Amino acid sequence: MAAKMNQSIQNAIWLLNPLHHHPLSSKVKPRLHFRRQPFFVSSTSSSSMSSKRALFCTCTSSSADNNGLHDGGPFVITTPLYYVNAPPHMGSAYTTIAADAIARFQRLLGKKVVFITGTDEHGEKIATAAAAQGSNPSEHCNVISQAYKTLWKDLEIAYDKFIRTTNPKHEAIVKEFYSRVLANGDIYRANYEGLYCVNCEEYKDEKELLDNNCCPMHLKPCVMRKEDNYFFALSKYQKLLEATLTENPNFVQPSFRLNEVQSWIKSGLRDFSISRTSVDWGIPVPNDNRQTIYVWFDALLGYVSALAEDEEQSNLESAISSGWPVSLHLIGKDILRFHAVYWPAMLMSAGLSLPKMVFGHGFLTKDGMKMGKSLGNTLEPNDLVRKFGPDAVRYFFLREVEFGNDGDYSEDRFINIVNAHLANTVGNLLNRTLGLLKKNCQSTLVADSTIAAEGNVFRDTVEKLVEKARVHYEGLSLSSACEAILEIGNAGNSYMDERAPWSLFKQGGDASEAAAKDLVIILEALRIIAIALSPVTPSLCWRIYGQLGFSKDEFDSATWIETKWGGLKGGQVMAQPKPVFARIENRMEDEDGGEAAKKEVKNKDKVPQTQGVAEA
Ligand SMILES: Nc1ncnc2c1ncn2[C@@H]1O[C@H](COP(=O)(O)OP(=O)(O)OP(=O)(O)O)[C@@H](O)[C@H]1O
Repeated sequence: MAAKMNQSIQNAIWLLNPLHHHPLSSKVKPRLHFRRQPFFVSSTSSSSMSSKRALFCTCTSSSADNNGLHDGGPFVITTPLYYVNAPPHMGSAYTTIAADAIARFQRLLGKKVVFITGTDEHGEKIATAAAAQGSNPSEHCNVISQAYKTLWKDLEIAYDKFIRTTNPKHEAIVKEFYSRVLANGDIYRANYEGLYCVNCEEYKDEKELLDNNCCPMHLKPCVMRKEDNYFFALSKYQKLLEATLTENPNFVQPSFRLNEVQSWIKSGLRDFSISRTSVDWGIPVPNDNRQTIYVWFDALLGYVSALAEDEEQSNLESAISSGWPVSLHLIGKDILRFHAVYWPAMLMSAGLSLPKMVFGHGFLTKDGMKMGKSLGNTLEPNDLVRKFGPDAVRYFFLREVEFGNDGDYSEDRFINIVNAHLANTVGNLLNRTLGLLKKNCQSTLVADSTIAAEGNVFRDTVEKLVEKARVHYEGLSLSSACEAILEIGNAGNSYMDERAPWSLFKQGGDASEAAAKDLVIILEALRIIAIALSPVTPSLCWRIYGQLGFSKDEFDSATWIETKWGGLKGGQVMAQPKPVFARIENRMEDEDGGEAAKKEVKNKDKVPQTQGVAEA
């Protein structure tokens, strides 16, 4: 306890003056596997920096907030800034879809949200990729960056900021940040020789490589490189990082990834080189134009420069005051080390607050290998969107892959899931109910949905499930959130089947009145689904909401409060029933004498009739 208190005091001293070396870090000797060279610092002095203090953000959690993400400020969420060595693939889309769903959910909660995405455009791989296309790096970046923007539009990604690391405001901020770290005594110059993976843009430890010094991620041999570079004194931050993670275990999520990060740190942090002599396509090192800043040291700062409002005169301080720190860095597990180790240490060195959480999700895989641009084993998101539409693509990956774990894609599974859940459970229920309402009630609700009073079993079920979905969204369990919402649809279908309103209508009198009320109750459940599922399938949910007689403005301005039971009013006129989600047909044709089944997928604009509709 006393030791902890002592450490807190030491932390506090350091926090008040981040330029003062942290007492813990000073006890840790950097590993000297480099030959240091005399090095002359730039003109930024410690005293001029001391006014630029920053509060070290501890990632505490409260009882109302079990994952530490919510503290009353804006909710700032980022995707990785994707590397423009090649166009986006389904892996890149996966992170962005998840981030979009989380951002939309936070907006539903009434939060001010800043959703940041963008492209990482410097480095050796980009220059090589451009040359391979017969292009220059700048043109190449424009083309690929635009491909990302186009895909995000097609996938209905509602980002707030798109940062390109070739943007001049970014360059200014990177240089300023570099100078801060330099002034803090955390940059030195040394020779380094080691095995380098160009695809990871990272020096590797021999022990983490496969035979023939192959990178385990990219399956390509690393090359021996010797460079005279500037280094960041990561090792100085070892103890401080350890303490940060111990005190703020929510910082790295899911929790099993925290162990991974803690064991990297425990195994000993090495200083890493933050400049390259061999790469022209990058931001020049301040005061040394012969070197460019290492692409990761540059790219991570994109999360800060994205916040800078002023394109012309941006500086670190103004960017920071526009929303830093980030609430959630959403990334794939491949870049966890950069975000959960390098980045916090860099921020500590510059005296800036840490992000509140880094969530490293799993991989979409193909034959067990990470789908990636460098391996070229990617799934084309444009094809999927063209064939199946954005709602189906968004829903499938968020529902099917448990967020945090790896997941494999199969077209059959894709078709089965979206047909069963979106076309049948939700779409068909709406269509059946509206069909009955049209035939028997002139498409008009006979009562408010509060006719199902508190304590009504069906209403209770819906209320419990929607609350469950909220808790899952908050905890970033996106698949479980979808599952809970779909359960509402299942409950609605069971209610419909048990009550069989089509036959009650035939009886007339009280039975007919009861059937009309049943329809109101089922439609209320569908209204709640339309709000609750909107972070995942925004267009589909709007189509549902629209058919329930609401305007687009009402849909766009709806908040999570609208998931409370009681939103439908007697006399409200529903739209004509029209299928809201086209069923995908997967026709197995045996065209060659039974030797191989040929699959043809057609997206037909029809929903099969079920008993309820047929009876209606
Ligand atoms: N297979 C995948 N599954 C899930 N997310 C992925 C996948 N591939 C890329 N991503 C997302 O993109 C990020 C990496 O972006 P990057 O632009 O480096 O793409 P990449 O395809 O992994 O590149 P490369 O194959 O060259 O390493 C990951 O951290 C993750 O957010």
